[in-house]
Amino acid sequence: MASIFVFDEEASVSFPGEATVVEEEDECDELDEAFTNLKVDHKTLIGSHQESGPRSRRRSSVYSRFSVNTPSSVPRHLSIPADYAEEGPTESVEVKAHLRTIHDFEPIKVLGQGAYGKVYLVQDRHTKKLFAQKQIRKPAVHMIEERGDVYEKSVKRTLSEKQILSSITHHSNVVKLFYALQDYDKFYLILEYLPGGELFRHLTHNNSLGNAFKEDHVAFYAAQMALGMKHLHDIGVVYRDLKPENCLLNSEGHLVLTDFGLSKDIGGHENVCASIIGTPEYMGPEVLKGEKYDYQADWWSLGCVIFDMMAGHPPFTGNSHKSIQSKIIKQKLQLPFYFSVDAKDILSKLLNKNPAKRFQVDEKWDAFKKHRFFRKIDWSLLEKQSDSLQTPIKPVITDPKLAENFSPEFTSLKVSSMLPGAEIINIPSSTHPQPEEDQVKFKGFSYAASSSYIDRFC
Ligand SMILES: Nc1ncnc2c1ncn2[C@@H]1O[C@H](COP(=O)(O)OP(=O)(O)OP(=O)(O)O)[C@@H](O)[C@H]1O
Repeated sequence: MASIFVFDEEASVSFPGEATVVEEEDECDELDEAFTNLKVDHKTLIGSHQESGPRSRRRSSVYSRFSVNTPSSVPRHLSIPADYAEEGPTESVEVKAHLRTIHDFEPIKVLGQGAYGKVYLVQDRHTKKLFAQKQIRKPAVHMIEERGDVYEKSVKRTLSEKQILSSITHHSNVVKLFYALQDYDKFYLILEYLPGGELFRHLTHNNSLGNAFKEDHVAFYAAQMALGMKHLHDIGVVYRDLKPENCLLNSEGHLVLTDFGLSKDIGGHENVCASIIGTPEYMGPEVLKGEKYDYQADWWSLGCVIFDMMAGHPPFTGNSHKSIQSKIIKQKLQLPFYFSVDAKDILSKLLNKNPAKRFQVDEKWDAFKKHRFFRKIDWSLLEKQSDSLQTPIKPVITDPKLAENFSPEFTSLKVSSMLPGAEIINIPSSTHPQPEEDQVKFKGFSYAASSSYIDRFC
């Protein structure tokens, strides 16, 4: 029997019978406690998967546990002690010159709402640079007691996202993390601002093909997704949440992967993930079955997103997670007659239910790039994001501060009204001691990229 409970505007559902919580037997990581509740947008439970009509944004789902590992290397960023104090002073002059607290970022607009908090457009008061600031409320002690599962998840997801992002070497198709800050009751990830908005929004708006893109355009975005994911895989990270909602466009219209809350650093190990985690429509059969899996699950998701961009809906849809899950595991893939031969070929290879027989994109990267589906892609120009490259959508940006490519549902919100008690939450934790438990739990969170990195990429 599925159990249902409500949290904010979202429903949380667990399907113990259908998607058993799986213990992760990770050789590299220390394990955390299991999380068993599947958290989904309530709209996805009631008919957002129909093939026509408006689509609603799909939330990521978590059946199982997170691991919060320290990545083996931190190549491009300087790790900053929590609130610049907890792990001892940093001597670097460069670091001190650009240390920031949350006071240094002026909120401009609300850009969106994630499962665990809002995302704001903010401006550095000193440099006037724009950033996206993802806020996640910390659990108060009484909340941990009352709603421990939900709040623990948000914390672990945030810590994981910060650790993964801070370990990723620069890649144009992966969002950049510039700062990770915390105060008395929130975490803040200060990210590269992507003013082109969600690919999902462009897929569902102003599109003469309904909810679909032209095949050439699909190949362009698929190639950029693949470049981003190949980079992640090369450094040992499984992304685990590829979907149009997590693909944002920069000012030039190049695609950037965001939202690393479900990603996992598995190093060079194979088949070590076991958490049933992701967004149902894009999750591989091996993930849903509770089998051990690895990078191959991401290439299944790419197949789903390619299908989605071409058809206007993912390959396996249904009115409940149970029905989607069952179709992904059992139903034969049906490719619409109007897909080209090349699209059908690459999709049948990516959407092979057997991960061992699926297109081994990481191993056969050259063959993947040479597939006829990508025949119009100049991969070297794409990798360089050369100015001579025309992007399918050039986002309209009259003023980046207007956030025109984001939903008015969020951008029309008054920022001041979104920050109740700002004067309290902005007190740095060093001057406003947190409960002892929190201090231990969140030690080492605060972080800043090097100023040269920020200057170069922001
Ligand atoms: N770097 C960014 N630049 C611009 N907008 C962003 C950025 N990151 C996030 N957003 C906006 O905020 C929204 C929510 O962010 P995000 O998906 O990271 O939250 P989440 O809690 O992880 O979401 P989910 O519930 O899908 O897991 C995005 O859909 C997007 O509209």
